Amino acid sequence: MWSKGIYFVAIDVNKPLAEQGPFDIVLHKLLGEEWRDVIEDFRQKHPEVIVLDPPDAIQHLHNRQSMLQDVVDLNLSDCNGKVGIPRQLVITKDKNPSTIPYEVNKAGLKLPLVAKPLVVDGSAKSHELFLAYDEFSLSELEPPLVLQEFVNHGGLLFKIYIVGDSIKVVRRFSLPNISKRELSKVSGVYRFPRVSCAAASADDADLDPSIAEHPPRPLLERLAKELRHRLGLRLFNVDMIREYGTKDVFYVIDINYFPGFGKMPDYEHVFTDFLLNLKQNKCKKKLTA
Ligand SMILES: Nc1ncnc2c1ncn2[C@@H]1O[C@H](COP(=O)(O)OP(=O)(O)OP(=O)(O)O)[C@@H](O)[C@H]1O
Ligand SMILES: [Mg+2]
Repeated sequence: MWSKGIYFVAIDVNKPLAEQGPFDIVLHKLLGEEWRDVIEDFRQKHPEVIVLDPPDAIQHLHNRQSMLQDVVDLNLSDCNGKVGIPRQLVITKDKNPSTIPYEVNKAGLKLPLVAKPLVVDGSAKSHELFLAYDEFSLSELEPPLVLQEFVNHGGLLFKIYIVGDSIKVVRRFSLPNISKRELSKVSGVYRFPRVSCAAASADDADLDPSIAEHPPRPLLERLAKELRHRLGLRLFNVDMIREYGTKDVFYVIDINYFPGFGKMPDYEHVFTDFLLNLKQNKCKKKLTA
């Protein structure tokens, strides 16, 4: 789509990049390995074009271990809350699944656990998640995996959308709490549906305020600023949960590159402002050069 003043285009991955354009800004979601080289090559040949987010930085989010590392390294003191990640263990591809119960015990992980494929490549399989009520059943699963402690969060998730400097929070329904009683009675691993694809938004629901209250703004601002900087990305979202029974203990469980922004309120304006700003800053730089 071309319009006067904004030269923005989403590239068509089925066509060679050289046949598309001219571009001022390139937005890409990096589908498949070869696109990484295509974009890098294009960037070097056309330094005047803004590539919104660098392929290497996007790639960093395709692995559930590396995606959360930057959150572990954060120190968000004095921001009205704490943000961490659930305790987790990576089971590499070379591990025999029968050793998983031993590994889980050795690491001291508490049940129940969420088992997630290590690599997120956009395929349905990479979003096949399991809930494990006992460690022995985990040997039914196929590594490479990330095993994450399940954190009770009152069935509500905060999706924090970041578009440049803008931050928007949307509440979504999530998995319900798992009680000690349920844990003692149930065993096995269970596949659970992709909660993020469920249509219902929790924003209009009549929810317990202690669960539904948004994370404090200063915390979100610091988190977004730090992650933008550390990840080197401008367009992503962070899935965050509040530990049930606390006011200000939060966990980041997932970071997605260029998520479905259609679910973000006011996305048309946010995106237009973001792109116009980029374009204006570029023009200013040209004038002062
Ligand atoms: N450690 C956890 N504790 C509690 N619930 C969790 C945990 N990890 C994941 N979940 C639940 O599982 C859902 C999916 O998890 P996650 O976002 O990591 O997977 P995904 O395949 O990347 O999903 P998406 O398509 O939403 O990006 C979360 O929205 C949340 O409801
Ligand atoms: Mg994800």
